[in-house]
Amino acid sequence: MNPYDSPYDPAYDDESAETAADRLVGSAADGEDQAVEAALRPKELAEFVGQERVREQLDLVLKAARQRGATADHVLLSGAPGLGKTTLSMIIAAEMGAPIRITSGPAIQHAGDLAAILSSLQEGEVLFLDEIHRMSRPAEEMLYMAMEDFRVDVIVGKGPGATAIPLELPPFTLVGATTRAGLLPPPLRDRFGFTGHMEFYAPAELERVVHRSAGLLDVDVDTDGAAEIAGRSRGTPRIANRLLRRVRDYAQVKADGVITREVAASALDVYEVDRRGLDRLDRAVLDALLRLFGGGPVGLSTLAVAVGEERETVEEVAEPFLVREGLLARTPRGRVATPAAWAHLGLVPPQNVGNPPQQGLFGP
Ligand SMILES: Nc1ncnc2c1ncn2[C@@H]1O[C@H](COP(=O)(O)OP(=O)(O)OP(=O)(O)O)[C@@H](O)[C@H]1O
Repeated sequence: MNPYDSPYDPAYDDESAETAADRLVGSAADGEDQAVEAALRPKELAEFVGQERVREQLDLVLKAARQRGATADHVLLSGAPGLGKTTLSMIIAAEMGAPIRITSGPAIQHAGDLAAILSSLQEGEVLFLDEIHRMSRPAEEMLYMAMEDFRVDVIVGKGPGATAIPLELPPFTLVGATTRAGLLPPPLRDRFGFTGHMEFYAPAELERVVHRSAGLLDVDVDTDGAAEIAGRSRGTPRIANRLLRRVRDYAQVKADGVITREVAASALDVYEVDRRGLDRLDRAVLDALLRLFGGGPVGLSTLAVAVGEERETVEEVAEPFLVREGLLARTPRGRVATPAAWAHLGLVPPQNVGNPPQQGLFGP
């Protein structure tokens, strides 16, 4: 076995570590997104598209808290970047008529950073903690007590003379967001009263997102045009909104401003986002795997050299989506293309020449 080959690990299915920052189909937010996202965010649960189950459950949690006149239970939202966790946390605050404070795990390196935030919260305030799995251990431990007892111990001094001063906190609602719920230590996970797992969106749901955003941006898009954008958006509203903006540019410059299926398809061809949402890098990886290595198995490092990219870029940026789409499999022997990959690139798989197909991957 090639020592560089790693067996498939579902924890890799996380695009939060994207390194190719300027990718049109990257699901992490870039600077331009952040500016436009504020305008496109749904403001109430009823406006939030899809995620029926999470929405229904959350609706109950919030209504019940409102009826009791209490602060809502702590909420954990898990799911890939760009699926609406930040949006949902803002909706929770709005539905509770409470202010919201937004921070993230990596921003809280010391317990003192967290103590400063917690001690300045107002009663009922929502604290949104993005990437909660990346908080430092001491801060995490402080959070346990704050979540359960609305109290923190602030340590004053150092060494043997250090003393813990208890500090009462007003009741607040913590909304934690993570791309990897499995990475949270159980004591932290258990302190959330409600956990919602956000799924990738179905094409029909993304069409609704595109229509809604087009309305807000005053862009003319017809049904087929929205479907074309939705189909290339990798199940992610953030990507759908980003593609919509690029297609709008194209429609304005090259067409009469109206986004039809033809206009959307031509625009996204220019931006090298294909009909399944793969971009240049994704296709380069598949192309090398199929044409140079007969569909694999091939080691990650070899594949990375073949496409002229870093190992990490192939593994963290291209592969998660290819795996999710069923185009590529990570096996202990290396990367293997599936029949769908051959079909997607319009190529014919070799007939058992060289590398025998992996059992279970190539059906009878
Ligand atoms: N269900 C939805 N309906 C309509 N628009 C949505 C929905 N979910 C997300 N969006 C839009 O997608 C964009 C990204 O959403 P958001 O920032 O909430 O994602 P996120 O999961 O918090 O991502 P990250 O983890 O990267 O911060 C926003 O502009 C938001 O308006």
